[in-house]
Order: sequence, then C-alpha cells, then structure tokens
Amino acid sequence: MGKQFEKKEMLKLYLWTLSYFKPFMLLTFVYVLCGGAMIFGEVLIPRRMGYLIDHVLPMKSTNILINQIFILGGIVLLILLAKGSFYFLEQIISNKIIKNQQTDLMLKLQKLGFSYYEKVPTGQILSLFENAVRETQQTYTFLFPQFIYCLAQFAVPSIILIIEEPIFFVAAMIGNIIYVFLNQRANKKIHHYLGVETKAAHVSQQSLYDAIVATNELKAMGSKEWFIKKTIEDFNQFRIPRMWSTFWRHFRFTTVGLTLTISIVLFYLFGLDLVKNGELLLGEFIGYGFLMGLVSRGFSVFFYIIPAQYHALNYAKQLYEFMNLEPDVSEDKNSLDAQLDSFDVEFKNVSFSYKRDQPILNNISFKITSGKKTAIVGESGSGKSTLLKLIGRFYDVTEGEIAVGGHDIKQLKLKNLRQNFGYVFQDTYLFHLSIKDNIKFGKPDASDDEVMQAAKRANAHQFIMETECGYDTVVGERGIRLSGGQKQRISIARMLLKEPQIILLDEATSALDNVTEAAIKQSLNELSEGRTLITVAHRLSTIMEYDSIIVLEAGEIVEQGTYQSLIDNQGVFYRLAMRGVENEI
Ligand SMILES: Nc1ncnc2c1ncn2[C@@H]1O[C@H](COP(=O)(O)OP(=O)(O)OP(=O)(O)O)[C@@H](O)[C@H]1O
Repeated sequence: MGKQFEKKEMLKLYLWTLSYFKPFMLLTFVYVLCGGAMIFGEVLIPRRMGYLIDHVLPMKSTNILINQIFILGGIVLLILLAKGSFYFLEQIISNKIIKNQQTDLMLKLQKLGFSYYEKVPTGQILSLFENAVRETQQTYTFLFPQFIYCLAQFAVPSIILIIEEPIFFVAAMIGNIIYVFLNQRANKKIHHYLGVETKAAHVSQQSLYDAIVATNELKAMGSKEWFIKKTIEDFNQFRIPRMWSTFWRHFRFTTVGLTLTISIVLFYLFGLDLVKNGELLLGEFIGYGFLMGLVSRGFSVFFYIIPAQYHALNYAKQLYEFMNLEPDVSEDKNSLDAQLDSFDVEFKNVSFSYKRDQPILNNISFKITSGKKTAIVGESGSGKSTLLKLIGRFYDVTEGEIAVGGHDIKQLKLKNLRQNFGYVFQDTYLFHLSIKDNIKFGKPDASDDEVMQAAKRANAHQFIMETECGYDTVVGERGIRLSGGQKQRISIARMLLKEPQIILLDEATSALDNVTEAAIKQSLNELSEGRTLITVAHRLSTIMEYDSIIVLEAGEIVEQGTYQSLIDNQGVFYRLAMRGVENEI
C-alpha cells in the first residue's frame, strides 16, 4: 500500500515535471524525430557494414565498393546531422523550460509573500532555489532526453535481434540481468544516501547562509569556534551521504564493464559456432555484434538513469510542494478593481493569530479618519507591528474586518490596495544597486531631481554626497556599507518619493539620533499633511501632536486618545511615557 502510494506520487510528480515540455510540443516533436534518426542511423550502419563484408567485398568491384562507402558516409552524415540537431534542440528546449520554471517559482515566491519569508528560513529558500532547481532541471537537460534515447537504443536493436537472431539477444540480456542483479544493492544504497543527502542539503545551506550573514554577531559573541564546529557537523550530514552515494555510483559503473564482457564472451561463443556451421556470414556476425553493443549500452544507461531520475524527483517534490503552497493572502476572483478615493482605516472587531490558539490581537476596533495621524504604542510583543502588517494585508485577519476607504481590504485588488501604502519597516533592506535606484524603487519613473529632493527631505542628501560616487554609489548586499540610520533614511526617502496616501511607519526612525529624527519629522509632517499616517513609536516624545494614540497591551486596546488626555489619565500610557523619560535621562 505504502509503496503503491509512493509509486503513484512519483508518477504524478514526474508528469508534473514533464508538463513543462507542454508549451514546446512542436520543438519536442522535432527533437524526438532527430533522436529517432540517430537510432535509425546507428542500427543501419552495422547492417550496411555486414552487407559490405559479406556481399560487396567478394565482388571485388571498386565501383560498387565506392558506392557502398558513399552510402555508409551518407548514413554517418545523417547521424552527425541528427546528433547535432538533437543536442542543439535539447539545449534550446531545456533552456526555455528552465526559464519558465524559474519565472513560475519567482512569481510563486512573490505570491506567497511576506508570511512565507517570515515562516521559512532564508537559507532554506535559497536551498530550494539553488539545489532543488538545479537537480530538478537535470530532468530537462539530461535525464529525460537520455531516457527516451536509451529506451529507443535498447528497444530497436532488441526487436531486430529477437526477430533475426534471438540467441544474441539472449547473450545481451544475460549480461544485463547480471548487471541488474549486482546493482540491486547498489541502487538501494544510492537511493537511500541520495534521500539523506537531499534533506541534509537544506540544513547545510542554512548553515552556510547563517555563517555569512551572522559573521559579526559570531565574532562579537566570541562564538566562532562553536559555530565552525556546528557548521562542519551540518556539512558532514551532507558530505558523508554524498560520499557514499558517489561510491555506489562508481561501483555500478564498474559492473557495466564486467557484465558487458560476459555478454561479449557469450556472443562469441554462440556466434562463432553459427559462423563455423555456415548459418551466419562473417559480416552479419560483426553487424549483430554492434547491435548487441547497442542493446547493452541502452540497457545499462537506462538503468543508470532511473535512480538518477528518482533522485531528481526527490528535489522536484520540494518544488512541486512549493508551487502548490496556498498563500496566506490571496486575491478574490471578484475583487474590486477600483481606485480608492478615501483613505480611512477601520478595524472592526479584528482578532488575529499567526498560529492557531495563540492569539496575538484580540477584538480590536478603531477608526482612523483620512488625513489623521495615529500612533500605536505598547510594550514589546504587544502586537504593534502585527497590526501594521494586517493593514497592508500581509496577513489576513482571523476574525473581523479591516476596511480602507470604506471597502473590506479582502475585496480590493492587492495592487490597488498596496499602491496607496508607503511602508517603512523596522529593518530596511537595500538592494545591491546604486543609492539612486534604491530610492527610485518607491517610484520607478522618478527623475534624478525628484530622487534628490526626496533624499534631501529624508536628511540623506549630505551623507549620500559624501559617498564615493554620490547617488551612483552601489550599496553592497544588504546595504552593509551604510549605517542603520543611513539605511533608514534611504527607506524614508523611498517613501517620500512615492507620496502614498497612507503612510505606515514601523519604528522608522529608531536608528536615528535626536537631531536627525527631528529634521526628518519635519519632512514627514509635511508629507503627511492631508494623508493618513499610522506609526508604531517607541519614543513617545515624537508623537505628542498626533491626532490619536492607540495603546496596546497583550494584543488588546487598553487606552486610546490624544497625548495629553492619556497623560492625564495616568494609566498604561502614562507609565510608558514616564519610563521613556527616565530612559532618556
Ligand atoms: N511571523 C510570525 N510568526 C509567529 N509569531 C509572530 C510572528 N511575528 C510576530 N510574532 C509574535 O507576535 C507577537 C507580537 O509581535 P509584534 O512584532 O507584532 O510585536 P511588537 O509590539 O511590534 O513588538 P516590538 O515592539 O518588539 O517590535 C510576538 O509574541 C511575536 O513573537
């Protein structure tokens, strides 16, 4: 039952992998034709050679000999042409498939969005896009073409031998059966080690990723030795099974030579007897020898390909599962394709949990009127960032409704919803591009002057001009060449350039000093004039003139009002504010 199920699953997986050939049916057909022509030529040559030896040479006619050599040359040319076209088409088709597959994966990754990035470690995503993609794509570049080719290379000469001289087919199959018998254990071992290797590849890749990204943390904590030991252990989990799978694969290769020798010996034993008895001509004998070689080759490569394909399917399974993941947030088919004309944000009895039975937000209701400034405050872990993520629909509410401009956000097209948002996250990611492009990301068609104005308003112009190439300076991967505060300013410039109707700031100025923060606040104030601004703030002194402050505690709203009214209330907000004052002292 279990094995039956596994076979069914594997077949489904294989058909899914092959479905990428579908858009290229015509090319694939021509490709198969070329493969057919190759096999046809490979089978024809030994037969023409046999004819040459048995019938042409005894005639001692130079003209006929030359004719026959030309025919042979023509067949060789046909094989060469077919082979060239076969491999050329193989490249074209596999490249097209790889491109389509990669595009599908990228689109899927985008669709899965924020929640997927938060759930799955980056190293694991990289492993999927690196290892799983590379191994699966072997199906297109090598395994499937060779599967078809070897099947034909085995089947066509086998049929000829069975019809004409079955004893030679028997000789070939004896060697083949011994090969299968000897390799049963090897195949099981290879299958086992490849399975372990596939799983360990993820862990090893994650380790590598951590080693690169966390270099500074590890040095600072003096944990280098510990981490190196751990990385080596993780890598061994991958290296040792790989070593064994390679050993068994080599073992299998060695047995090919051995079993082929058995077939050849049998072929000579049976064949020479037939020649001696006059039942077979010498040329025919040589020709059948070639055909037998094709049968053995086709068979052994075929048996090499099956476990290799199985291995590739183990990786394809990861891609298949990834492609079939349901995004946490999806667009309704009948979603409203309309531009918003009002930007109120309303929470109606919203509850939310990342995991079942672990509520993060509980029965939250509030309304932010278009153009007003609202701050969300609360202890660490009270759910402030989560609340912002829900407004941007990075997650869907578990209960209740969020409305923007009077529409339930679930009923709006994601594009229409998000184009109205400008989001500055706690951590700013900078692309490995110039500073200019990193700012332009907020509005791709912005002019250089607009970029510069936005940077000036974000208090970033001065430090940008001090970098090596100004706005053209490439900020290395993850923007490591800039300080936390500088990265935040680029992110704010991005948002200022976009000029969104709803501004969401998640501790957007936490890495800035007081002077810079005050300067940026001025720009944000100007920008937020007439726009809805919702900010998660830790430094309460920055939100004194906000229209409303929502105080969260353990996922619930415990207070709401203006700064002064909350201070007068002497409740949770008052205590938070007092603590903040103490900290600043
Ligand atoms: N992607 C996630 N999956 C599961 N739990 C999460 C996820 N993100 C946050 N949480 C949990 O949700 C709770 C609220 O987190 P959130 O980041 O919203 O709090 P916060 O008030 O913004 O905290 P801080 O001020 O420290 O940034 C925390 O207990 C956190 O561990």
